Amino acid sequence: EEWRTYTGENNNLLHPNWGVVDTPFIRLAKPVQFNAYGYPNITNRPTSREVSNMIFDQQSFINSKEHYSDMMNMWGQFVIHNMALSKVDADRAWPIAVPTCDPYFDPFCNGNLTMAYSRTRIQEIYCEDPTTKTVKDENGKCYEQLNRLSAYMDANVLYGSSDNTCNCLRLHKGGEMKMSYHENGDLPPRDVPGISMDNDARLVAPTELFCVGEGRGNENTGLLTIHTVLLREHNRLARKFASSHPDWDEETLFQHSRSCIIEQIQHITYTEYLTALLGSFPEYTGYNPNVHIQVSNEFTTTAFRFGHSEVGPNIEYIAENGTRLKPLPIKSSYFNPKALDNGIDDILRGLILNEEQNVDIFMIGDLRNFLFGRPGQGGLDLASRNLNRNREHGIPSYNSLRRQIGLRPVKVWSDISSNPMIQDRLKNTYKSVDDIDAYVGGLAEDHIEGAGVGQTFYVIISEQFLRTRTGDRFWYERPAMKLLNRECETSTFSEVIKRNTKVRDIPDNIFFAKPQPV
Ligand code: HEM
Repeated sequence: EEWRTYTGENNNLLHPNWGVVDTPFIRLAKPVQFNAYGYPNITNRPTSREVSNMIFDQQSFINSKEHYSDMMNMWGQFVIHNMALSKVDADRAWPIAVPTCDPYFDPFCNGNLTMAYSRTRIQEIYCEDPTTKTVKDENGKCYEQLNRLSAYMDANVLYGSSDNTCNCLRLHKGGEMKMSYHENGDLPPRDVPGISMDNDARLVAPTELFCVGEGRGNENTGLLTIHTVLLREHNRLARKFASSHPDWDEETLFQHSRSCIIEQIQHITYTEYLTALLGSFPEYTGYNPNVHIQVSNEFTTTAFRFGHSEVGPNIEYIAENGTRLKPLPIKSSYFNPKALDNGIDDILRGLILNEEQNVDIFMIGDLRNFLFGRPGQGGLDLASRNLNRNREHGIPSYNSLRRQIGLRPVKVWSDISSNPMIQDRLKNTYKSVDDIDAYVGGLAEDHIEGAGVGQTFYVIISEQFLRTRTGDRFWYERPAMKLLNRECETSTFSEVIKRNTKVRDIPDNIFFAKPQPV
């Protein structure tokens, strides 16, 4: 049997390097020329933090129009941690200017303050590369940002992106993964030699963090909970295979379980998550090695960050009898393993039964003003980071991007949103519809009927997930994979949760907090 590599190498036998760790993103649209080493020069728009204050400031909570549950945003974050990481270079700073007297970041009107920001790692690429779109800089050179992860949906979140990481996280007994004992069910392991996890909030010592295959695993409680469920499922399968196949060696037990977990993640993402997000998703039509698997820069830098607007103010804990327990503000859940002190069941009920925030231009204060700490103490603003990221990657303006992905450019503010308050915020921030940042324009759009995002993000997100599926030689719906994975017990996310926790009374489709009208 042939198993996937951890780096993505040799998945595509015609193009063995496609989608491999540390290779450049591809582009759907020609970038605005971006200066690789200096500062991007943007003069027709307010600064990132100014746009954040004028556009993203969330004054009141608006629940998801589609009644999505909080699981929707957490699974989205889990999916992107499977596909992309724009690793930054600490020595290439492009600080974000803080407007004088900014209520959170310069309350004493000191002036000239900045928020830390590092630029994404780049690589020089061949300007005529037919698989991407690029522009020459003033020295005639072309660059592209690098994806630190393999672009394949290959559960690197659990198993890591290298043989070495995976070896550290494996138990090397019975095909199982390392976990730590908890009376309410196993949790991911802590303090695993060879594994170093991000700890941006520096709330706890690194030894207290949970160790998983992707550095951002402790980012928030919901995300860690998903990791936990799938790790339990891995070990459940490994034990099942060990008893049904006494002839399988440790490696075979491990690889079969891993292959099933990858299948399970692909299955949940395509049959439940994407159909919820996009209204429907086309059926699988087979493998094509000429489809480039790599994540598009527009997907990871712009469209798929829509998720930052769905995140709500709290991690909700709901007891077995349905009582809502004391919620944890989301800002207190960042890199906080203690939030799992009572296990994951109450958190799962909270994620499933609570409605998330609507996808729109509004971002909760915990993300906009308290990202990983209080302002002035490491506190940052996710909206302005996203905008800076878009600008430094040379993502074209909203209308230019729309034109390049085959959509009609908008002419007037009301072409974007029917909501007068959103139109006003756009008008007050930009001089013309042609100046709008693509990230802002995309979020401002009315949702497509039956979907959770507007037209521009709909196109970019569907395009990506079609390639992610078509360009994967190990896609679970290929006949050979179905044969290999025939003992997997792949099912809905709801079923996976029920068989690995004590959570019972949850809907069949846990991405909706309320039953859907038939
Ligand atoms: C509490 C929840 C979340 C937090 C605190 C968070 C935080 C962050 C941070 C700090 C970044 C890096 C920003 C930068 O410097 O450019 C980021 C990137 C990103 N986030 Fe989130 N995020 C959350 C949830 C989500 C969700 C729900 C989604 C999607 C459904 C999402 C999608 C993304 C994407 C696509 C990127 C870019 C990935 C890359 O290429 O590096 N995030 N997030």
